[in-house]
Amino acid sequence: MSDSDSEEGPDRQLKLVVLGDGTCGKTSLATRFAQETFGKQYKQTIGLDFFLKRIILPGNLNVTLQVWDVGGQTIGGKMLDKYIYGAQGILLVYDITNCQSFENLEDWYNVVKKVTEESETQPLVALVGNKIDLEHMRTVKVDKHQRFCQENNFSSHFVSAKTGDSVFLCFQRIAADILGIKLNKAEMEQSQPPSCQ
Ligand SMILES: Nc1nc2c(ncn2[C@@H]2O[C@H](COP(=O)(O)OP(=O)(O)OP(=O)(O)O)[C@@H](O)[C@H]2O)c(=O)[nH]1
Repeated sequence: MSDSDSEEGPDRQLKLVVLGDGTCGKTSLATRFAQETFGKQYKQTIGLDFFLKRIILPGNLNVTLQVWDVGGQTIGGKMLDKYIYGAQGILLVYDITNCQSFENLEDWYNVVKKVTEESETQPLVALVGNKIDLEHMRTVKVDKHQRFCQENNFSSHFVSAKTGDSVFLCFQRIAADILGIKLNKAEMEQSQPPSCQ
């Protein structure tokens, strides 16, 4: 074993759970991040989908992100608590052109709070406004988004799963925040550029 091998610790694994209403773009976000693809055709997620992606954070830290893509219809169902359990990060996703998907995040967040209230460590929660390629159709004001973040101490993200805009950065920032790693400007700018389709 070389010196550099022995210095390298094992990969860190983080469980990230993606929640939000049906059609807000959770599967698209996960596939854009993990597979760098986007499908225009809507295919409802039944229950749960699961993606893995390894990223490297500053300090040569290898992190494997387990992305749990939870179907929008699972709210109120028996399995949702189990999916959320043990998450280090929660992505609350809404569609910026769909007010209802934003309003309903309150319900999703209530489930998260209920599941995690007795945990020793609380997950990091990120508010993710998706479909920013449809800015001209935005119905959820940025102010509202920011207020929701401030009131609950969420990190704030705007992305487009369609163009890839800020998707890698979103996951990278969440992973870095969970692990207490500060990203500098250059590292954030190095994030993969959007590949327009
Ligand atoms: N314009 C645009 N469309 C998007 C974007 N993200 C997703 N979509 C479209 O929105 C629809 C729903 O996307 P999904 O990713 O399947 O939504 P979901 O949240 O996983 O839905 P459920 O499986 O029902 O929970 C699809 O037709 C996608 O192509 C985006 O960033 N921009």
